[in-house]
Amino acid sequence: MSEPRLDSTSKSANETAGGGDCDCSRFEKPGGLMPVAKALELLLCAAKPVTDTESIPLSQALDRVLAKTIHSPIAVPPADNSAMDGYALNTEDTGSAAATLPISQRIPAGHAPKQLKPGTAARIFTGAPVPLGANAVVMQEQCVATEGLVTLPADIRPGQNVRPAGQDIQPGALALEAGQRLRGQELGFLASLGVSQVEVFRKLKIAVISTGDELVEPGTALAAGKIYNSNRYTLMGLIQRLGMDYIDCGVVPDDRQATIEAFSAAAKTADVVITSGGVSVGEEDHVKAVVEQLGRLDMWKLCIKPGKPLSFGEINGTPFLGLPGNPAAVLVTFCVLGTSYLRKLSGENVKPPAARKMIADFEWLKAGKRQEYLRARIGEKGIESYPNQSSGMLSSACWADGLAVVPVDSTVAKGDMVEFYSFADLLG
Ligand SMILES: Nc1nc2c(c(=O)[nH]1)N[C@H]1C(S)=C(S)[C@@H](COP(=O)(O)OP(=O)(O)OC[C@H]3O[C@@H](n4cnc5c(N)ncnc54)[C@H](O)[C@@H]3O)O[C@H]1N2
Ligand code: MOO
Repeated sequence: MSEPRLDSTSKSANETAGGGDCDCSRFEKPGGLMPVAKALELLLCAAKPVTDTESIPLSQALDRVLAKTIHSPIAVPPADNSAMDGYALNTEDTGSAAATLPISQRIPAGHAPKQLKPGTAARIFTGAPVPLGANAVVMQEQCVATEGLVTLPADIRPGQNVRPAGQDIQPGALALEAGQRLRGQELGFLASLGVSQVEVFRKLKIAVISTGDELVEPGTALAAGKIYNSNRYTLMGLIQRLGMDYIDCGVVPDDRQATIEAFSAAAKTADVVITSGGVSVGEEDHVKAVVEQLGRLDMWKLCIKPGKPLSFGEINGTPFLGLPGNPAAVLVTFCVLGTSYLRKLSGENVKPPAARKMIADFEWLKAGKRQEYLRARIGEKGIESYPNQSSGMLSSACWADGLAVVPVDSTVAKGDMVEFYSFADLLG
């Protein structure tokens, strides 16, 4: 288990956060296979986060990245309020024995109470402000109320069932930091502070090009030698899942001039160009030659299975990520390497996903020369891996919840500990 893994990169990734200032000439051709952690480090180092911002309504801010840190303008909750439906009182009016007090007011949520008359209790409802003079609430199940009187139990604690003002956040306190991607809970939290408009980084535009003469679109007939283009849809889903704009640049046939035109046009409209296919060693593709002609290409032989022939570079100054064509290699390289890179570009504070160490409920008998990312899922007895790990298969990925890692030169026996990344963790 000595091979560097995704989680072992968190330090270097954080160190380079905010970067894009690395010397990218360090993308030298490695002698052997480049470890996944090294590739991730280089990608994060090369990522220049977007700087343009816009102000948008909170209601449209799901999955956007905050560009400005937000401090709370108010205390939340704004006033002490009741955690229960019941009776508010002052514990000085009760004691260690049960006590009966007159009910002097009724306080529904959303209404301002009057100060509590000494020696009385107030009928109160969950979320309603606790009146001045009261310091505890007793839930109604523990009380007996009849004809304007309530009998309260013994030993009521001061503060009982009272949610104090500012319990969630105090005025002026840090609410959310710039670089935070806004999920449902962040939207709700900002709404609770009264924030209706947020400053966010502009959305990243990601151009996707599929390459290959064999590709046809779903909905058309499948002629001999052809296959349906699945990578286009995998990438569409993954990119949109990251809250980025997907720009569909279609399919480029195996033709040099068409490739030049498609790549140049995509680079003009997008922040990043992602292609699938055409990065291995065959002569039938033009991806490598065209990227080299229009910009710069770093072919990496990664120590990853599936996904060895990943490439990175730029087309007329726009970053380029060339994913291998095999459908499972697209999924794995995008999840393991692409997401962190794109999320950093989008202005997000990137924390590389941490692996969960879990018990293997599968065996892997053949040690490999590349770190394997198995399509796997959490079963009742531990991590299960899909029986067929062909990089041409996507049914396995639909069965799976995530990826289990088998390091180089390693086998796995049932009961061993393995690292598991859920797709949800990988996509952030
Ligand atoms: N002689 C060698 N051959 C291969 C090597 C190698 O080292 N030496 N590496 C293998 C590995 S590993 C991979 S991964 C693939 C990567 O190949 P390419 O990136 O050049 O991809 P293609 O050849 O264009 O396609 C591979 C495979 O995927 C299918 N494909 C491509 N695009 C799509 C799409 N949009 N939707 C669905 N399926 C797609 C394509 O038909 C091929 O079957 O190279 C190995 N070969
Ligand atoms: O790296 Mo490839 O995706 O193994 O087939």
